[in-house]
Amino acid sequence: MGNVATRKRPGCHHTARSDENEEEEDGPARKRLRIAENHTENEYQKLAFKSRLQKLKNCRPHLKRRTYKVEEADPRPPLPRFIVDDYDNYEKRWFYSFLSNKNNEISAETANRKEFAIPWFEHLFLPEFPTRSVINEKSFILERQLGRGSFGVVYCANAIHDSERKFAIKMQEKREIISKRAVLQVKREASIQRLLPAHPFIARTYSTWQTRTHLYSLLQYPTGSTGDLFSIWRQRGSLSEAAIRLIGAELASAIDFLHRNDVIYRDVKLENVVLDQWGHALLIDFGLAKKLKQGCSTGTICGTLQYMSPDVASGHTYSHYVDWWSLGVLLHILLTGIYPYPNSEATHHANLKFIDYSTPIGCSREFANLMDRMLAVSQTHRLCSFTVLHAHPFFRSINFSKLEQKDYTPASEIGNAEYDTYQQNDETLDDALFKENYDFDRFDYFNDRF
Ligand SMILES: Nc1ncnc2c1ncn2[C@@H]1O[C@H](COP(=O)(O)OP(=O)(O)OP(=O)(O)O)[C@@H](O)[C@H]1O
Repeated sequence: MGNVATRKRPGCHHTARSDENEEEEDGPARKRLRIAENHTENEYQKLAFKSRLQKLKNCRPHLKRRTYKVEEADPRPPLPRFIVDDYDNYEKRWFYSFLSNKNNEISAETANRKEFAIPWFEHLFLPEFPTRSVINEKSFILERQLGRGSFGVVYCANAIHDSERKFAIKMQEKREIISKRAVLQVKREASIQRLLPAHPFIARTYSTWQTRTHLYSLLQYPTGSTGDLFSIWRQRGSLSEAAIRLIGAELASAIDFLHRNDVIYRDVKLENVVLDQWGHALLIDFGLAKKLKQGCSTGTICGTLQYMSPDVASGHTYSHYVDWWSLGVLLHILLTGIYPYPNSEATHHANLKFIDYSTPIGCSREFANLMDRMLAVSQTHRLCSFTVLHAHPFFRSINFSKLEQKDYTPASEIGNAEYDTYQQNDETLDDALFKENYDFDRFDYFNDRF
């Protein structure tokens, strides 16, 4: 700093002042000469500066081009193009580049291909949500709201040409999905549900489509639905063991079916089970489901905190067996009205505690043993497969082939509870304490870890 401050530059104020001081000694003639000299020196400097600038421009032309690009840049993402061949690969890369603003790479690469333009907010959800669908929102009359999800609303609807047939229509807002970066999650949910073969206890997805602003899924509606299991449990309190046995067996059959089809569900909970008028269960909401081959494992921490198994919460890899843990929690709640572990206040997976479990009292020995096995923290003692569950004394009276033919009617057993909820009053369920779906790492969709 000191050096810079004391350096004299020709023509600068500092120099002029020193000239004034010298004036008295040297006289006016000398002063004029000095001014003329200074003038020439300034002119010379100006010329030198101009020529250096010109040189600089000549040898660094990219400087000029860069400025031009900034001025000309379009703030909107370029129009994506639908590529006829190599669709999946292109789509994934386009979506990734859209988020990381690397659009130019894709445009350049695809410049020579056969293509036609589709607005990006429609392209983003292809092919799972087609833009031109024979079945669309105009084919239905919305009757009433069934529930609300993270990105929209689920309605009960009648088909226009067949008012007897009822469906559930899930209407999700694209804007919400994009802002929460859940595009791949929604697409994955739709593709898993559409590809799954029919099962009596899994809600079918008949069709999906999109408009400019919304995504639609046409879902199976349970005949004469009495609502989801959580609302039923809240209205009626604990269920009888006989009802729990039937509902538990139906859900176990659905979960086993998913696993056999290489799908891990990861969100078994009361809110994701709806009942029809006969009390048959229907598993809905595949938002956290993932294609996972049997014997393979995954590592994303996701699910609903109170139903999360220690394997998921620990952050280690896990496999399909985590769904059996969540089913155990659900059955425990249905009978006792409390969580098996003291986690009702947990807000983060790291705070989940898997201590202080006590076997339910006031229930049959079979049910108590089933809970001990399904909710054992140690994996070696835990019931982790359908084969073991199927053979468990609690389910011994159930014929699973008959069950899948819907030969039993759980509705007749619902509401006949003999269990006294007040036997264990700590950790009693409070719906305000029910936590939203917990998805620790949505961004991992890109790495396909989810
Ligand atoms: N097929 C269906 N039949 C009857 N009711 C349904 C159906 N699907 C959803 N619902 C109702 O709508 C609610 C929300 O649906 P769902 O959980 O599928 O939405 P979502 O957007 O996936 O929500 P989430 O935030 O849980 O992921 C459910 O709790 C249920 O009450």
